[in-house]
Amino acid sequence: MNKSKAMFDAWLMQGKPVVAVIVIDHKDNAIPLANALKAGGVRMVEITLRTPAALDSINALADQFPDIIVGAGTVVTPEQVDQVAKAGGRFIVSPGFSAKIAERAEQYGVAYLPGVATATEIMTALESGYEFLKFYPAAQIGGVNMLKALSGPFPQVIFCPTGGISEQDYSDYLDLDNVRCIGGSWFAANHLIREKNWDAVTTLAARLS
Ligand SMILES: O=C(O)C(=O)C[C@H](O)[C@H](O)COP(=O)(O)O
Repeated sequence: MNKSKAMFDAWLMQGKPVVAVIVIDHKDNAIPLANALKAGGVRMVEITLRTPAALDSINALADQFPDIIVGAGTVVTPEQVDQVAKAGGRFIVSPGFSAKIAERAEQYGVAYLPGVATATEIMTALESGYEFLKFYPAAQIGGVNMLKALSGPFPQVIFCPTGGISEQDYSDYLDLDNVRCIGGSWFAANHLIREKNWDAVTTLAARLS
């Protein structure tokens, strides 16, 4: 068993059971965004490596927000783990599971949240010692009913469902015994960041239970 689950557990105890999934176009938006999320009680921020501004944004938050836990999403190669660790990211999230990424993350002491969508993928992640898993893309692969079904054969697995979750249904996920947190983008949507609508980010984040 690796330390990732314990690390995420400790971080999630510091704030709401949510991970803000961010697509950021300009690093200058990282600081006001983090302030807005913090004001709304969100502490875990996953900046997806989908834009060139992602690594600089991770670096800025790691430097200036000791009480924000910043990590990277969309990590699909071990080389990206090197970049994230160098930028000061404390966790990485993948859409799927990769033993090579897991190994690299363990070398750096960076927590890893791998994605799974099927029973076989869950078994592969378990074989590498990962019991806290991203359930992705949650809405599209069966949502709450699928998570209930998976609790039978995998009682030890705890999930962070992500993908297609909204303000209307996030609490249905959080009500499940095998869900620790949810990942979502609606409260820090790319258009809100582009419009610099920080008040909206704080208002939407503050509404999360
Ligand atoms: O590419 C990755 O590794 C990701 O992190 C994917 C994100 O988790 C989802 O794109 C978030 O989905 P929405 O909440 O529907 O916006």
